Amino acid sequence: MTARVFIDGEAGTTGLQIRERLAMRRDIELLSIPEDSRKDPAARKDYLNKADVAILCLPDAAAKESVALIENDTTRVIDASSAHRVADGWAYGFAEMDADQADIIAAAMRVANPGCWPQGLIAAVRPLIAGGLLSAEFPATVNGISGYSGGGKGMIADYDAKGASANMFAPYALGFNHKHLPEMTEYGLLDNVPLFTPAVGNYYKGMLTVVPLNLARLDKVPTGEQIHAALADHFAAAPGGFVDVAPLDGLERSDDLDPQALNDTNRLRLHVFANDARAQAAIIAVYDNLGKGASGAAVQNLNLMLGVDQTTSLAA
Ligand SMILES: NC(=O)C1=CN([C@@H]2O[C@H](COP(=O)(O)OP(=O)(O)OC[C@H]3O[C@@H](n4cnc5c(N)ncnc54)[C@H](OP(=O)(O)O)[C@@H]3O)[C@@H](O)[C@H]2O)C=CC1
Ligand SMILES: CC(=O)N[C@@H](CCC(=O)OP(=O)(O)O)C(=O)O
Repeated sequence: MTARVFIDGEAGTTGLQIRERLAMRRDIELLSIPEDSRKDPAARKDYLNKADVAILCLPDAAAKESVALIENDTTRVIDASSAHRVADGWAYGFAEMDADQADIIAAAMRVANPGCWPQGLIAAVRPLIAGGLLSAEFPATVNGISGYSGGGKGMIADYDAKGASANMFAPYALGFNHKHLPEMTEYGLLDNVPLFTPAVGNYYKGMLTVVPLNLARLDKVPTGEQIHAALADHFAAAPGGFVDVAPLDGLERSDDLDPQALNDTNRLRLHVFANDARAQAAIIAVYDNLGKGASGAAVQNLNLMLGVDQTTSLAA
């Protein structure tokens, strides 16, 4: 049986990528709204209500509107926006977050796709806090770099217009109020909002999220090996997942720490670096903001909801 899938916002950056990923699927019938009515609520309502799964690739306000337009109890929703990520009744769509998260997503009517930055932070600290290596009071910080496609059509147009004259590395969210902070705090298992200083680079896609760990004030300081083992064990327990942990290699630097290294995949790779004598470490996540950071994760969640084998249906 084919599943009818409607991408609300299919002309946008995330929507287009999901459409490309689903175009060749024989188990999916893509319901495509005519270009001239793609922002017409009445037409969207019709498509939303006849879909088995609606994938929302819209700004937050429009995503909330789409959910309100659904009048049946059969259309399941994957929302790529940040509108429902900490909302009641929504499953958080980071399948590798816990051993049972994929099952929770598979059974859900409403799934909130995670933000790109939060996935790196959550992957780094949640297993350490859940495993008792860090406490929930740990003052987490997170920084990193993303390609400009993370900012959607508007930012892409802006960077395209500026070309080589655009800033190579542009820190932002310096009011410390980024929209990802609530999901980082909640799913990172943190008592306090992390200090988050992202940056956007003058390249299209791919990201690197850095979580520095200043451990010296802890009563019991975990070693690099313990941190690495906790992460490796955690993600080995999420079967069929797309997160892996690179070997702990003690290098000063690594060519693998390239924000574009996993572009066009749905993978997220964690690297652990540590100096035990200094009680300092860093966990660095590499992934594609348009892959695991958005469209890849949405297709992964769709597959879970449809009971489709990930290995045959998603580029790893
Ligand atoms: N880019 C990324 O890396 C990621 C993005 N996201 C999230 O996914 C969502 C989409 O982002 P992204 O694809 O980047 O954004 P884009 O700006 O590239 O695309 C958004 C699309 O939604 C359309 N749209 C806006 N308002 C309405 C409306 N009322 N009804 C129907 N369509 C509408 C826009 O139309 P028009 O073409 O006319 O502008 C556009 O095509 C956002 O919530 C974003 O936060 C999530 C993870 C990563
Ligand atoms: C470079 C850049 O601007 N990135 C976006 C995040 C993109 C993303 O993953 O997140 P959402 O789903 O929450 O939009 C930002 O920081 O707002």
